[in-house]
Amino acid sequence: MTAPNDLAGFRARLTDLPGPDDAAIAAARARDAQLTKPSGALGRLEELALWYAGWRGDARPRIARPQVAVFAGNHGVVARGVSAFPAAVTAQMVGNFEASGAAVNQLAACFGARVTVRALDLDRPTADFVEGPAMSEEELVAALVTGWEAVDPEADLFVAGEMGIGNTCSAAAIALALEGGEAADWTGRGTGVDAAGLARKTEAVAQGAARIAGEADPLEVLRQLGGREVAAMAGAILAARQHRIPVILDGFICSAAALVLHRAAPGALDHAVAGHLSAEGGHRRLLDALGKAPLLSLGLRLGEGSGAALAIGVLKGALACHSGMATFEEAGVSGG
Ligand SMILES: O=C(O)c1ccc[n+]([C@@H]2O[C@H](COP(=O)([O-])O)[C@@H](O)[C@H]2O)c1
Ligand SMILES: Cc1cc2nc[nH]c2cc1C
Repeated sequence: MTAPNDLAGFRARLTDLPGPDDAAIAAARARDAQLTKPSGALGRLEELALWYAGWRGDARPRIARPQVAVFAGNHGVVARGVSAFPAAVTAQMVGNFEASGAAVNQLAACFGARVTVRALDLDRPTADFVEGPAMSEEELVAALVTGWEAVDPEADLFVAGEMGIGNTCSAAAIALALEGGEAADWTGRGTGVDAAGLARKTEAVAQGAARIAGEADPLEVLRQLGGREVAAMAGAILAARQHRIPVILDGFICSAAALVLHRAAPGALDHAVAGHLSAEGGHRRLLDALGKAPLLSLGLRLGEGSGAALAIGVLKGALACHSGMATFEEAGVSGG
């Protein structure tokens, strides 16, 4: 399935979303009822197994080929002093991902996931979104396409991760523009800005959202306020849907990318679960807006796909039980 080559093409994909396989869900539910445990005793693991079975069209699935895709972008708004780190760190960390030295590489390796890395025009930061649109339409489409094409159609689980100094500022502005409230509701400390940095960041978020007040089109909000890596994650999550590949969402920035899809098309994230609750202020509110409860809550605020990569283990655990357990009959255990 090739990537759309213009914005109209992406909009069309958002109105034509494949659904899960209801027969596989019904068969998985019937299997779950026969497994050697009291009904419901595996809690959310049971729901996860049925959800995964539906998207894969297989009542007894396993995860064999998980992918963690890391997208990197740079942000013009960084010149306002909104991050604790310089923009150069984005490219340096891309080198670290490629050399398998980052946290996400270790976590992905724990669960047999392949890490892919896409750097998006790092030497050409987006324009400062306080002043004007962060991206042209061509730049937005290019980033969406990069994300779409990064998804391995043979993967059976997809994690969207990111790296981009300044991108919590962009993500907060997107959340404010799409959900409303106050800039301070969405603006957190990111990599660890001090109080003065947080004040500058909150002001940039407020001004960026105010500049496009009344804009109701989520893809236009993404173009105005987004980073390239944010757009790439949105394109990738949408591509995964077309391939019926289940997605685990990562932290605050990934969730802002997902919010764009959620606001553009109700149900666009039915193939996604929230991997974790980030320590970034605003993430809980963002997950509430998505209607998603996180699998993990460990105080992570790293990005890179790290929290979602860790959550692959939870999903693998759910499927190991669902697909591997004996039934009451097979085990000769008396049913309830
Ligand atoms: O995923 C999150 O929730 C998260 C929260 C805080 C920071 N980050 C990471 O930190 C960088 C953005 O922080 P900042 O302060 O530069 O906006 C970016 O590379 C993200 O991957 C990520
Ligand atoms: C070192 C470093 C690693 C990161 N990984 C994701 N965001 C990051 C930001 C910094 C600063």
